[in-house]
Amino acid sequence: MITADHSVALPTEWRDFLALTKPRVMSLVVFTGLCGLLAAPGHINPVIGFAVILCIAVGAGGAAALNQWYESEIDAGMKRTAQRPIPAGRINRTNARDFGIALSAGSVMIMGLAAGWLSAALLAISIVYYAVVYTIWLKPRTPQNIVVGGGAGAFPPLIGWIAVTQEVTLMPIVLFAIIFMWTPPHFWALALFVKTDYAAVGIPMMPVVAGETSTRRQILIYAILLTPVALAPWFLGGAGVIYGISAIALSLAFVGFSLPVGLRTSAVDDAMKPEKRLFAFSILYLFALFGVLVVDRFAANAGWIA
Ligand code: HEM
Ligand SMILES: CC(C)=CCC/C(C)=C/CC/C(C)=C/COP(=O)(O)OP(=O)(O)O
Repeated sequence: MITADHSVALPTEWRDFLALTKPRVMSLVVFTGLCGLLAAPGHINPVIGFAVILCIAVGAGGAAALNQWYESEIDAGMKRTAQRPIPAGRINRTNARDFGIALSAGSVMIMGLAAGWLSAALLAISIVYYAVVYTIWLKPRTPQNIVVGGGAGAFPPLIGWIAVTQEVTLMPIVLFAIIFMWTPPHFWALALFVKTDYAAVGIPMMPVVAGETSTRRQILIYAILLTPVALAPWFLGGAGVIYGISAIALSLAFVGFSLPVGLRTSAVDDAMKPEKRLFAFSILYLFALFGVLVVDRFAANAGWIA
């Protein structure tokens, strides 16, 4: 459909199915997968490379749909999520479940045929990790849910890298570890300002269970620990000086944004500005860190740097 302002609008139902895939969150998931693929040593046919990234996007979207199928009642009870397609009554649960299964199964099959069954197995593991291990098992049970469950979101660069190299080496594991260490400050910054939402529906997120002060300290600890992990590609020789200097600057800024959050016992103001700033910066941080890894590799391949 062409609208009055000449933009192309999707039919409402399509838009709701698209919303089930959590496209904004998954944009960063897909970006890190793409960076893993582009930074890996070796060559991949561009058509196969495109299929790999599409499969990561579709698989992550399928897992997100399954997450919302399972959590529709919880989502209905939280202000932030009440308008999602299922709780708002725009998509019925069975359709959402079937959509999630179709995307998940389809993406794993196509990944296997296009890029090999090692990448497909890793994609399948990450989908099950998010939709089952995190959503069904960990999230309603333990405040460590996102520490352990965050592993699901750490797979995409590993998948992208291994689609090129077909083997598990140290560098893709380091990329996994970066996202693993990044997830707690990313999510707990947000959890601090939506704490009442999670408490209302009985989800044991860290600020609800351990309290604000403990969560703040843990945010700071993870942000500090993330720094050497983010620098590891440089120390290990998997990335050069462009990456190294950028990683130092970005990680110092990340710790800088974490300090006003982590050193307090309660919010500095009702608007939770430092927490919101840290959450926003966490997203910029990961985009920039993975982006610069690719720039660094391209510069090295082009012979601009050693
Ligand atoms: C268990 C781990 C994680 C949890 C619990 C979590 C949770 C959240 C939540 C609740 C939001 C708010 C947006 C919304 O309502 O959907 C959000 C935003 C976001 N997350 Fe995460 N996240 C996790 C891991 C990740 C990972 C691994 C990535 C990417 C690599 C990521 C990327 C993003 C992005 C880009 C946004 C901003 C979306 C927007 O602008 O609306 N998250 N996250
Ligand atoms: C390839 C693949 C399968 C990647 C999965 C990537 C992944 C695990 C991303 C996690 C990001 C995410 C949407 C968390 C939301 O948590 P939530 O669902 O608890 O948030 P909510 O409170 O908004 O429902």
